[in-house]
Amino acid sequence: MRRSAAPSQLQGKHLKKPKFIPPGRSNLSSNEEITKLNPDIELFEVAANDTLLQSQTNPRTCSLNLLSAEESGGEINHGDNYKEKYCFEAPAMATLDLHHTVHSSPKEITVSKGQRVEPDSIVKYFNVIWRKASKKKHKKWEGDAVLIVKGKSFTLKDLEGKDIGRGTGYKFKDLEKIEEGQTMMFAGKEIEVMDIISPDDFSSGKCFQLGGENPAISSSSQAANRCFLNPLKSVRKPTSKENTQSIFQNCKPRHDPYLPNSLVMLRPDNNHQRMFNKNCFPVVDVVIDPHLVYHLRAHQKEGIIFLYECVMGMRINSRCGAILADEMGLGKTLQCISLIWTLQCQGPYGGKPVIKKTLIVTPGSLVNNWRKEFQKWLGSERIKIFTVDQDHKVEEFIKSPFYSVLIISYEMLLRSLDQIKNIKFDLLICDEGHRLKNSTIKTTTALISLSCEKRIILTGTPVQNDLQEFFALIDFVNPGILGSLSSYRKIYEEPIIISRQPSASEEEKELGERRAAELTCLTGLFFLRRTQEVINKYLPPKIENVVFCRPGALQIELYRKLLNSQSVRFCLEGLLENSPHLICIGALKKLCNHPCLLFNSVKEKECSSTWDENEEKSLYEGLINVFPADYNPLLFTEKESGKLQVLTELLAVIHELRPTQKVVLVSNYTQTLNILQEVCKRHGYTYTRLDGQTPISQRQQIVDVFNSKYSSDFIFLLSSKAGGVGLNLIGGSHLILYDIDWNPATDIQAMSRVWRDGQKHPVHIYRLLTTGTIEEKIYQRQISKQGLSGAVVDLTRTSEHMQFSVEELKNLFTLHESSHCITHDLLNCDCTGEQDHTGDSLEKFPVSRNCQLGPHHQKFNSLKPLSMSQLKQWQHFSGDHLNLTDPFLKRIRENVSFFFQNITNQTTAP
Ligand SMILES: Nc1ncnc2c1ncn2[C@@H]1O[C@H](COP(=O)(O)OP(=O)(O)OP(=O)(O)O)[C@@H](O)[C@H]1O
Ligand SMILES: [Mg+2]
Repeated sequence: MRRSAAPSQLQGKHLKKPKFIPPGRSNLSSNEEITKLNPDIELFEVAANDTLLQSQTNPRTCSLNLLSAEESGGEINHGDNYKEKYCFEAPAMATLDLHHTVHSSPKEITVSKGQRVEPDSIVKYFNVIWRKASKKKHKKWEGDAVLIVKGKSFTLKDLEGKDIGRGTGYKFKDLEKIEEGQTMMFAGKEIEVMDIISPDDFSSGKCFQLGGENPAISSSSQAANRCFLNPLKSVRKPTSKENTQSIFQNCKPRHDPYLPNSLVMLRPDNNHQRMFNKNCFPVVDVVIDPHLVYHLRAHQKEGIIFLYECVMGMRINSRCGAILADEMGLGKTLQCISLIWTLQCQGPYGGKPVIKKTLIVTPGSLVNNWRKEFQKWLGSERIKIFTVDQDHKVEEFIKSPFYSVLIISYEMLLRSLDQIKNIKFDLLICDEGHRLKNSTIKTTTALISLSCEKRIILTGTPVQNDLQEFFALIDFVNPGILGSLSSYRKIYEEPIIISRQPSASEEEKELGERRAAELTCLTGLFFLRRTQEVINKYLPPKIENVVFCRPGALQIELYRKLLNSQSVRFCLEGLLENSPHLICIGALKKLCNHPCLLFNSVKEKECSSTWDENEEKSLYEGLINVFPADYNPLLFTEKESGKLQVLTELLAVIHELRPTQKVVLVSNYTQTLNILQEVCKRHGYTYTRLDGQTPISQRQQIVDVFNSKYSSDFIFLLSSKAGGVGLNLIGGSHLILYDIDWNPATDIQAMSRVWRDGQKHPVHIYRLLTTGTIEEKIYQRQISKQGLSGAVVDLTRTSEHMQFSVEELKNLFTLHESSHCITHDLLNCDCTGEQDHTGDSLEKFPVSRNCQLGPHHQKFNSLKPLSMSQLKQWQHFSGDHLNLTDPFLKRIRENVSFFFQNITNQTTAP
């Protein structure tokens, strides 16, 4: 019988087509590495071959035949169903067929029939090879597989984790005896046992990766085929003209590694040198420019070391990708600039630079921010930056030899892809790279098509919450490292998700946790996330306030009217076709911002030809009569909206008490920003504005002017969704969130614009909510468990994707007129709001964000949405409280029913 074709059976195969190598063992040659990583592997290869030879002569192996449960009437299940996958119940009746044999007369394993129940808890795992049962002379092994034997049942999985055979009702004593080298029939397949898998290797999922083909090669990802091999191949080779003298000179470190405070990169080990220093240049220390080191924070130094080791292929053999997922404001830009500057001037082998050209892709609004940061940290002489815009095309970059860094927006990249593909970039940085979480979108495929192997994703948004999106990012930076998407799903995602379900068995929970831990470990070598805490000590105090504003009389009347409308009634009766609840929610939110917005909507709809008979009309019915007969929305008053009234008082007190300080005023809606702008005009406040309509080319200039100490602008009107991401608005030290978004991430993004490195003043954050209304409910949803479930911390989530039960809608569509603060009522706090109060008796709970990677990724994270229990820790008091010490709150108290306040980095009172 010819033995061939099963991937693991080919002699020396691992040399040609290496098996998957988990990260972290880069210091070994690929062969050494495989052996060291998994001592079983080489044994496995040898044993496999021995076994094969043996099995041709050894009667022990040839006489075995396990009868297919399919043939025997036993239960076979090839299905993919999650639940069934983990079921191993024996069928009540199974057939016994002692005489069924295959041509090579392997021993039959019989299916038990009404026998005593054998222990079901013993589980064993085997590496096997398999082929279809056939009487042909020359049979081909189809592939490697994992055999799981549990009591009287078995499951056969391919190396992508997919079930390829399953049966129950075998004789326990036969299954129990399975050993290495044995051949048998299972589920219409002939299998040969190669070796035993330890329970640990199974539960961690290692057996799938290590037994399989090199996922980097077999990955479905397009980039996998161009899998990176030489992290230093861009190093300029010495030309014949280069004399020994110049090489010698280059061989000195660029900066003195022995100076105190010098930041020196890890020296490549012998294996790295063997692989990448073929010319045997002397190894030279790579030292970060002291000019930069002087400014670097401790976490930034660590981050640079991390990035350096990743892109140099020092952490994982032949892998040069990294994800830097530090929380917002930790200075990811500076870390990358330091890396670029270092690699562009230095390298470990003979001091030769590692890279020549870098491509930075970033959202349009941040292109100029990158330029500014380069300028800020390196000046304009050291490094030549080219930013692409309408007037500066990629061609210019191509023609000029001076530029080494190209900064381009994602949109422009798509437009100029053909030219960009022709440029040889040695390093690719994707800022706000969580947008690459979908591997099928154009931007991702465009970036994958670039041949650059050193890839860095920067993101401040947690990306581990959604395992598929996480895969896409990982696969982008290190193509194929997690295998194909389908095997990843089987090996990691499915067990992890199953284990998180309330109905999960202990076994499922354990497996899920192990796989999650393994995945964390696997990706941890090139994934780095630090939280805000590392930078808190460099920042001024932050005083956060949640301010509950009493609604105005007109608002209450309109609110009641809306809640009594037919549309709302329909929603509460569960008639949710065409999503009328979203229209109702939208109307209530507008009303909370200002009644004139609702007035405009009603008027607009009246004039519109697409006036929807069923929903909006019935929602707005009779509403106009609630407004005064001569109501003119252009002449709106501040008193008509509780929040606007509080805002006006707040602006006045800031202006009065801190005349040199500035305010960032944020709304999610352009129409609301128009109202706020009008308020600025009325009160003579100077302002600037950035929203979706602001041309990208002007955005950085607007930001710069506002941040400048010479600017006279008092207020920065910001549309958070349009331009919040990545902006530095440290010129402002007061930030007011005028309205609330369903997604806490949008609000967190906005709040992070001012409390960041470089901020000189204590930062005051005010979140305005209308008491007793839908705004409080949205806030509660943000901070309650329900709001945090799933990947909520994702800026792309909008209310259209939100699901509401009728019960939830009932709650949303209730106005609590008599409460000072329904959020406080919900906290079960025993205070009356008469005095400063914090729920000190409560234990401090860590924030619980639902992270699919489990506890290993659930570090405390200050930029995570607040939880209910944390809110209870905040100081809180009713608006009637007389002894407020905060001068700002004191002045706005009149229209405020309740406050929550929290101070971070407290040095002195606000
Ligand atoms: N070591 C430092 N000393 C002083 N200022 C710094 C330092 N590092 C960074 N900064 C400043 O901190 C601000 C935030 O940095 P940066 O924009 O790089 O943050 P980020 O991590 O990219 O955040 P985001 O996720 O919001 O984009 C910038 O103004 C930057 O110049
Ligand atoms: Mg950034």
